[in-house]
Amino acid sequence: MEHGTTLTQFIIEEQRQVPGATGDFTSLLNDTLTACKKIACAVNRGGLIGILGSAETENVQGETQKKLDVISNDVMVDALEWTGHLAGMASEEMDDPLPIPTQYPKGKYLMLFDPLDGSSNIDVNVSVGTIFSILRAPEGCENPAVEDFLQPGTQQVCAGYAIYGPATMLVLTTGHGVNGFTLDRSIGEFILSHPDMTIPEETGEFAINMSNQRFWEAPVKRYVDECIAGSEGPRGRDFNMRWIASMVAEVHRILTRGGVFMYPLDEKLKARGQDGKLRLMYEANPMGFIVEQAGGAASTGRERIMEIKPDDLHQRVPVVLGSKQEVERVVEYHREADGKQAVA
Ligand SMILES: O=P(O)(O)OC[C@H]1O[C@](O)(COP(=O)(O)O)[C@@H](O)[C@@H]1O
Ligand SMILES: [Mg+2]
Ligand SMILES: [Mg+2]
Repeated sequence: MEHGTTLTQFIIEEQRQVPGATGDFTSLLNDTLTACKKIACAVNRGGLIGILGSAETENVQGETQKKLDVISNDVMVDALEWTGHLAGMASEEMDDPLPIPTQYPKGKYLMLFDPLDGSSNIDVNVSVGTIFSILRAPEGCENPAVEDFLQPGTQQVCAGYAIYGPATMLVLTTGHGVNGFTLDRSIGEFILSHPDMTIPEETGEFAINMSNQRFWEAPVKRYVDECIAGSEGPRGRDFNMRWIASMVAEVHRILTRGGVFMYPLDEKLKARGQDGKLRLMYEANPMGFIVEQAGGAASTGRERIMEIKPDDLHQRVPVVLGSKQEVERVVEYHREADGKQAVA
């Protein structure tokens, strides 16, 4: 695709390769782009129009919502519910799946999204984003039940994220590699700026919230200790560390220059009865699909994220993703530790 291609042109061209494509998917994606442009605008002007700060309400995860969490969720719902391409949608900010109102036509896709990722950064003007995952609805399904959404990540038709940073970008995959588009505000279009994004297999950069170190399991402790030991340790080379606290921004950095991102299960999360921090259906699965399509890997440390059979809309999982060699090393350390535990 030559320089200057808009995202819409890109998708239309891609859909031409799909036998029997009807244009529904292209149109659904266009509606999603419109929503992301609106959210980019709100995020960009947040401080000017009094929409920073907390909404004083809680979501199903028990987290206090930011005003922009709620606003972004409303923007996604308003942009998608009437278009006739969805049978239903689900969000981090909604307890249950949202059926399409009866007055609107139903479509053949299901959309899951994290309307605003990195919420803890919104008030401090650090990059945040929107993450989405598109699945097929069961044939003829008018009012999808939760079970209809609980499909493994391998069933995703498309996954993408918008990042609202110094530039607003949209990165997505439909299973044919990963491409990045930058919003040209002068014409209001996403333009192809990062074709065929690929994650280097090797890297010298890791990202993890170090403040949780004392709660980590042994394999994660071992991996991070070795990175920090650098050239004086078993890795024999130095590693750099980053932590932005916005998954979208971490993944975007890794797609751009490599690295490994970890949000492992730890004793603190276990004590809260949680299986991880990040959510499978609208964080780990879409990011897993994108990272794998860019030549990287995405694991819980013990299994491939995209093969997990989901059992809850808001289930949490441990996440280790990025440069293949590093993810495989972390998985190997889990295998060894679990093996030793099994023998002990
Ligand atoms: O606050 P912590 O422990 O650094 O966690 C940061 C992580 O939490 C998240 O903010 C969770 O996502 P939401 O902001 O959508 O709830 C991730 O984007 C990020 O990677
Ligand atoms: Mg999130
Ligand atoms: Mg969120």
